[in-house]
Amino acid sequence: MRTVSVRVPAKINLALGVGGVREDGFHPLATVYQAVDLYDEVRATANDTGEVTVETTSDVPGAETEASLVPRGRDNLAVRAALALREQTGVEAGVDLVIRKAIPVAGGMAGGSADAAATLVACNDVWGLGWSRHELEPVAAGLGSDVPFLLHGGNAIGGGRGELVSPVLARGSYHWVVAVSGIGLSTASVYAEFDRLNADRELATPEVPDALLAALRSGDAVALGAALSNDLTEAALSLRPDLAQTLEVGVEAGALGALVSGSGPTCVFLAADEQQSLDIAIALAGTGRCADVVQSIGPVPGVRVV
Ligand SMILES: C[C@@](CO)(OP(=O)(O)O)[C@H](O)COP(=O)(O)OP(=O)(O)OC[C@H]1O[C@@H](n2ccc(N)nc2=O)[C@H](O)[C@@H]1O
Ligand SMILES: Nc1ncnc2c1ncn2[C@@H]1O[C@H](COP(=O)(O)OP(=O)(O)O)[C@@H](O)[C@H]1O
Repeated sequence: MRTVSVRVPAKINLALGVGGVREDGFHPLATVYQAVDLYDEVRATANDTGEVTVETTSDVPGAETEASLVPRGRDNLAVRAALALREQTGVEAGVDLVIRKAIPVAGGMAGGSADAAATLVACNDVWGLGWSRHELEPVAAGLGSDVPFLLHGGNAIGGGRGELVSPVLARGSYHWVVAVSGIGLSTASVYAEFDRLNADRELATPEVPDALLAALRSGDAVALGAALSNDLTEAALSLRPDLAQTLEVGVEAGALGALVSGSGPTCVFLAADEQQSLDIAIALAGTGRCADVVQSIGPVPGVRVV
């Protein structure tokens, strides 16, 4: 039976504009995604029992707890991805999945979505389907708003509820420091808090900031740092007030910009170079508030067979 290993990056949202809740319960987004070099790996082996199984491991130091937080069975987004693809194609084979977790769980870096994207590519291979990434996109969108972006990676604009991705013209490579929190935040609860906080406000249709796109086009890290934005910040800080101090420590250590990553609670900091990235990482680790502090580079490509 054929086996394949697939590597998939985490994402951050350089800008996350959020509009008023739609009738289907989702929020219209204008976001700019960047894939960063923090990877989960999914190994898939086809089987002829028709079963879809999953096991989660981690040999990344400190990430063992991450692996234990990932659901087994049908609640796992990777299992859902395999089942959705099988339903679309009528394949009778099953698949045994082993996920090696390094992306923080429930951290706002789309780890579950990443595993779903990786599983689509892996199953496409081991089941010999021959689908293009483009053909996998609708299945990806059905699994979660962030999943289509992770098929492609790089820098991209996300519209709709985040699932409509188009590439962005960009230069440069950026140094990020990722401050991981020990306790996750549920995406749905952060959006619900956003609704509560904005109940009396008229929300404009979200737009991607021109200054951010200009900064990416010219590869200007200082301008990018100044243009980073996230409309979910207030809601994430309302649920997790301690994150304000984490953000402050990174800024005081010289970060060009600081962000709650997506719905949080992971916080990310843009550094001018490798040395500054290390200085910021040391300052954050020194607070004793972070479960882990990781240096990371973006953009990187999306799902890749290794
Ligand atoms: C906030 C973001 C920013 O990129 O990422 P994370 O921080 O979760 O990684 C995304 O919008 C998360 O996308 P994803 O995690 O794929 O969400 P989904 O599975 O599609 O939806 C989970 C829940 O989030 C809410 N949701 C999601 C997307 C959206 N545009 N509006 C929403 O209101 C809904 O309550 C939905 O039930
Ligand atoms: N393969 C998976 N990896 C991580 N989390 C998963 C996975 N499948 C399902 N989940 C569930 O999805 C929730 C959100 O996880 P994740 O995608 O890591 O965070 P976020 O949406 O904040 O980026 C987790 O709390 C977990 O219960």
